[in-house]
Amino acid sequence: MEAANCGLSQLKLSNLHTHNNITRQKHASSCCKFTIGSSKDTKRTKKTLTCCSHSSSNKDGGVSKSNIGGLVLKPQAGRAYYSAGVRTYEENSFDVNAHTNEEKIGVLLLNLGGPDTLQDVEPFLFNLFADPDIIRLPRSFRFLQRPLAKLISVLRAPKSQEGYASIGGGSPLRKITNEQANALKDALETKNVHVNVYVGMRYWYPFTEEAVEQIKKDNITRLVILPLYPQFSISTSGSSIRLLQNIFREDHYLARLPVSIIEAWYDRTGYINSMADLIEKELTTFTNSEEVMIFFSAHGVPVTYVEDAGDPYRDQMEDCVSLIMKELKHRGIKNTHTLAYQSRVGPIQWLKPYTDEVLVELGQNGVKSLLAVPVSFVSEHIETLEEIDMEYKELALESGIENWGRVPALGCKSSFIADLADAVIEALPSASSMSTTAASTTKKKSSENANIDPLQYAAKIFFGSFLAFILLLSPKLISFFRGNPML
Ligand SMILES: C=CC1=C(C)c2cc3[nH]c(cc4nc(cc5[nH]c(cc1n2)c(C)c5CCC(=O)O)C(CCC(=O)O)=C4C)c(C)c3C=C
Ligand SMILES: [Fe+2]
Repeated sequence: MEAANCGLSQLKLSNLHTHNNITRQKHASSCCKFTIGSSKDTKRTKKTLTCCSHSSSNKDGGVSKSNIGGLVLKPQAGRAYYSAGVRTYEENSFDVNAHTNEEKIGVLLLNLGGPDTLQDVEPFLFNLFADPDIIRLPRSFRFLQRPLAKLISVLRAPKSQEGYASIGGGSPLRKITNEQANALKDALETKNVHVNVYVGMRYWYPFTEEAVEQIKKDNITRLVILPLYPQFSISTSGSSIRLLQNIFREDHYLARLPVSIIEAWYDRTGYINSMADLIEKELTTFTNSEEVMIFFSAHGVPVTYVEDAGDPYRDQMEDCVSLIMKELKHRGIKNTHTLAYQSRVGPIQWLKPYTDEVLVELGQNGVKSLLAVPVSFVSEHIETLEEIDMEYKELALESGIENWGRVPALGCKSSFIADLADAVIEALPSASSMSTTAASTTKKKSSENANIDPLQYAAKIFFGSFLAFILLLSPKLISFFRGNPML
């Protein structure tokens, strides 16, 4: 990573660059060259930057933007900021220590959201499954998205409700995310950066759309978008970023608002050290702490996300785990460790190995002490409180593991929040408007429509409607699916 000090601001800056040509690519490369505005003035300066990190050469010899699951991402250098734009873009020179009263900074925390009550479970699930980044149907079958979401949410709701009932009747996510927002605001205040912090949930209240409305009402002039997922996945940060991209494109004020998106932050030292602190502390609760296996359990994604759509999630997860282990080794902690993926839904292949299968194997192989570490999320939620603490613990004990422990989620741990505050400060200077996306996306949409064969389209509509009708109305099919343990 190449970084430069930005004049007065003494900030480490990351990359700023976008390119016109769009190609699908799976693997990241890492060369990057960029220049940062070093002037002390607050005028906008135009820059052309070159970068080949997270990008690939196209046939015209140009360098293209990352395209992950159809989401066009700005190439990265070190900590990446997502933004959409063109090869030459406008960069705001920004001095965090000298911003005036006219500059109103906003930080938008993105999260998944969770049902507040058991009645909320089914509509929450509907919102989740209606997201084309969660159930990825081929483009011509997208009209089935909502009927399918309805069907799956109705079928899954009873099992899901049971889970939420066992953790107190709803998700703790809203409360914890609000606490994190307040803590982040305070941490930024102590660093003399005054911001409004907003919470935007993808599938439940407060919805991202509501947060964006408030940002407009507050006349925010510079925005940092921070997904509360350390690793990037199409299904999480990607989905929220896509939603924002759509909202911003349609709105005159938002399209011109300078925005920085912190796409992933799993390799920040502050985050890695905070995770290592939690693990180190929890290990001391075991009598035989050196013999404890550290068991990282990450939320899974369907394997096609990674292998077909280029989701960097698995790579980032593996990288994250090895960075945490490296830090622990540095502290003299030499325990063995493993990584597995939990929470799969539906009868498709998810990232392997699966947490439940590994637990059974470890028990059978004589592992006696195990410390579970949830690694894909920074708040307690149903998958830590119910799935890990209840289901997996029971399975592990039945499989021969005798001593079980679990590391708490980071929540409002001060070193973690302080690191998020630093990430926000570092992101501020690279804010640039999303306005340049509008034209290219409209063009792309109209050229897609131009290629549609009307006959083929009619056949697909007919077949799709028939399928939806059968799925929705067949009671036998519904009862079959109700008996399916994966739903
Ligand atoms: C990094 C974290 C997460 C990834 C990746 C992810 C992908 C993903 N999830 C589902 C399906 C469900 N997720 C549900 C809840 C849920 N998922 C995450 C995190 C990730 N999901 C969180 C934080 C939560 C909220 C938990 C809460 O406390 O409310 C649910 C609902 C709960 C349940 O019924 O199990 C579903 C369903 C898919 C299909 C997917 C990737 C495609
Ligand atoms: Fe999930």
